[in-house]
Amino acid sequence: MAAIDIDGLTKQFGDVVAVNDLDLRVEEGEIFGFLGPNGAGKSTTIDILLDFVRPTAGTVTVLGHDAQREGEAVRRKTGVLPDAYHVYERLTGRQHLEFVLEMKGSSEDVNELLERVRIADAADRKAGGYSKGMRQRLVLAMALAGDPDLLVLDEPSTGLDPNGAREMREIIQEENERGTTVFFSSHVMEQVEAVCDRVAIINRGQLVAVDTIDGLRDATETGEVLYIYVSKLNEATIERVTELDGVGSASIDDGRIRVVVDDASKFAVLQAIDAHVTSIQDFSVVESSLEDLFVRYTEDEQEVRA
Ligand SMILES: Nc1ncnc2c1ncn2[C@@H]1O[C@H](COP(=O)(O)OP(=O)(O)OP(=O)(O)O)[C@@H](O)[C@H]1O
Repeated sequence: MAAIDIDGLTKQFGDVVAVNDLDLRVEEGEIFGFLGPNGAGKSTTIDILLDFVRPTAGTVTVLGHDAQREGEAVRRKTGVLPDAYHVYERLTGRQHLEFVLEMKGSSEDVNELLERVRIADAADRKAGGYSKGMRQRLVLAMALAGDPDLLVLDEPSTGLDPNGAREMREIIQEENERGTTVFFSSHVMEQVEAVCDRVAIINRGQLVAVDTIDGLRDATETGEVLYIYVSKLNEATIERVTELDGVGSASIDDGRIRVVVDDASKFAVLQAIDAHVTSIQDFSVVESSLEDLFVRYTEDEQEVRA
């Protein structure tokens, strides 16, 4: 059974097509990243999953339940970390969780939940005095209360410093190891890259890519980029490098040659340059980041539409 099965989903707000014939399947046990630029349709899709918004067309099944007809069942099995969640300043962390557990009718141990998100030490302090990271963890604990099968996280690392973001990532991974499927939207590419099994990229309501990060890299030919310092750097050098086997493209970049390696061994390319073009003084290899891939998948469409 898929954790999430989205089939032909369309949502129109007046003239605006927020989601346009979207098909997407998230398997149980995955950590799935849902990416797209502002206004791409991510929040609308998430709202439809949770039956906060009704679709114009199409169906969505979450954990085997029809999201529209059985929204109640979906919400019972799903923990949600919404965007810009507010905590109650005057209640302690512990009180927040006790309240949520009571609402969910769960007999889970509050202390264990506090430990899982690493705020046990601050449990009896008022949340008004919590730092941003602590608030975020408290909200995550509230999403985890009742042991959901699916966690839906909208931008989970908003406002966190690098350490906080790393801890959030570790907590997400731990929850996933406990068997929870994680569906999360983010603009923070590093976060997604570090934690997700697969990602979908949407743009203007449409799916533009869905794959593992390695798969996306392969598909976009932006696999690896070499930066090479050579003894003789000029246009003629670049022309000769471009003609070598396995070179996708070459250009001058900040006093170096930037070479995109196209389906070939980077060592073979380096050797060929050193032997046949100009001697190499130094080099570095950079794997294209998800950020590059994201831009690549979403910029073309925008140009066409502009
Ligand atoms: N209630 C609404 N009424 C009218 N238009 C809406 C409504 N909700 C969303 N939209 C429009 O639908 C499109 C998709 O918005 P959505 O919030 O789903 O994007 P998003 O990918 O979550 O963006 P962001 O990353 O900025 O949160 C946008 O053009 C938005 O203006």
